[in-house]
Amino acid sequence: MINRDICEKYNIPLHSVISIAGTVGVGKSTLTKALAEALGFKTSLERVENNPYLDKYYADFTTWAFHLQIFFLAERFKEQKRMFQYGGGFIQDRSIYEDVDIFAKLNFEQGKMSEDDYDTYTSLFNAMVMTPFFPHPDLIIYVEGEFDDIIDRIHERGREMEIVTDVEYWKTLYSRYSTWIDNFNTAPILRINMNDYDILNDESSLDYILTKIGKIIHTTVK
Ligand SMILES: Nc1ncnc2c1ncn2[C@@H]1O[C@H](COP(=O)(O)OP(=O)(O)O)[C@@H](O)[C@H]1O
Ligand SMILES: Nc1ncnc2c1ncn2[C@H]1C[C@H](O)[C@@H](COP(=O)(O)O)O1
Repeated sequence: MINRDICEKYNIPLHSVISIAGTVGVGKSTLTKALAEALGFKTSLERVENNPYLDKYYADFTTWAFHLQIFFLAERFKEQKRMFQYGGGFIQDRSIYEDVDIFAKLNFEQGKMSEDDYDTYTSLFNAMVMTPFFPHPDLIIYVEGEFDDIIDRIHERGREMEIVTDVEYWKTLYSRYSTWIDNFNTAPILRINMNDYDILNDESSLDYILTKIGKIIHTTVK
């Protein structure tokens, strides 16, 4: 249930939708769960377990890139509908924009997805998402950090398919994410560096983040 006292304390509208963006391993899911718990919001998480294509994608990008992108697009769109039906009050782990702007684009530009498949994917994405009927998040929290720390966390987390993936893939994602966020203007952004906060061990970290959210979101949510 939404924690009205906390929302009021930090000036965060009760029905906000906040998406957490950032490269793999940077700490999105951890922050998503911590913020949702503090605010009493629901979470919208990515399907990693029981994802029929993710393992296959890491084993063979070229064969499975298109399938995986279609899968994530469908999943995120279903989640979007759920958030809309509940009327907000959600923290979402990864925004839909990252799928198209980072992952699908990377697959296409590296020749892992054919031009026809990429055109099909982007036209579907544009028809579904880039319309006035699609509610954008009230805030995107972009989590960033040092590359080496992110790699350490991917290893600590222990998903085998990610651990065995060539480090060049993570370097490319890291660099594309930096460029992407510098040019993103579809929703308000709060940038936080994971090295400045220790949300797992220090409660005051969350307090700082909630204060920042309230300052930015308050001026933008209708
Ligand atoms: N603030 C933090 N301090 C230390 N470890 C963290 C922190 N945030 C996340 N982690 C750890 O880093 C790993 C990746 O975090 P996760 O939230 O799963 O990242 P993402 O969702 O961005 O891929 C996990 O093992 C998690 O426990
Ligand atoms: N759109 C995507 N294309 C390829 N891979 C993706 C996409 N969205 C998520 N992923 C992968 C990256 C990770 O291996 C898992 C979960 O992401 P995380 O950043 O750890 O939450 O799915």
